[in-house]
Amino acid sequence: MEEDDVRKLLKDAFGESSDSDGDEKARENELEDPNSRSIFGGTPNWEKISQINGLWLCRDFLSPDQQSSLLSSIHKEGWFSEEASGNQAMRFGDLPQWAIELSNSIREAVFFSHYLSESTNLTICDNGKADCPFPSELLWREPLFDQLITNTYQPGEGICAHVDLMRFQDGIAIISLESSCVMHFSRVEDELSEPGEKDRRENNNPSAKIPVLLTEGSLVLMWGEARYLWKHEINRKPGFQKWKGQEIDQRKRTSITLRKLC
Ligand SMILES: O=C(O)CCC(=O)C(=O)O
Ligand SMILES: [Fe+2]
Repeated sequence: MEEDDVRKLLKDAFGESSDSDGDEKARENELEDPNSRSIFGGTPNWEKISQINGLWLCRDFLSPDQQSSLLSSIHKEGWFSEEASGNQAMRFGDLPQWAIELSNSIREAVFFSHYLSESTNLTICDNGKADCPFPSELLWREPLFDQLITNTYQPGEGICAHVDLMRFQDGIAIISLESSCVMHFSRVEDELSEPGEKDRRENNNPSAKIPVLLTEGSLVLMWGEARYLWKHEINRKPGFQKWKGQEIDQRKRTSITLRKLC
């Protein structure tokens, strides 16, 4: 791909501002040095959760400042004010501007750190899809997401094991704010499996639940097997929120889940 094509792609994907004259030099440097990203801050680090295909974590997705500004955007919506009861807010279709920006940042974080770091071959993910935080057919769909859920959880509150509803397409993003937590993943039961197979499987693998630490400001991407063949849950009852043997200090947690309707 020629540099001009990359430039056009960036402009289409992330808007005009990143390509203005003043930023021209920075953009050139950025294209020369894929490890620097000027639009979004430093280069995010992606971690592939090796046991679960299609599960990726970006722990440094949002800086503390970006987390605060996102929280204040959520507060301004008034979803969780004194009068508004409940701990969950949903939006379908047109998302608020801050959620559109968040979607753009997700696209950018995947694109810059993965596709551009392989800048000599931008199609690499199509060859090795499993090594990509978000495969290109999901990354470039429009809009990337059209449904938003914001959840707030008090210490002790979590979410039961589930697979997200089939009314949502593949490719789900979860952003964590205010408190770290451990999300556990467990395989969906294979309804067609032979009687006793589950026992055998679990005996072979007693730690069938895979823990993933979601730190404040982190982004999780779930697609393919991670989205369809694994359940996810957050159990914040005493004793379940341990990481490397240490109990996690639990505070109120806010999460943003972004999905696309079928
Ligand atoms: O709050 C979270 O981190 C997860 C939320 C979730 O799994 C969902 O809304 O389906
Ligand atoms: Fe979920």
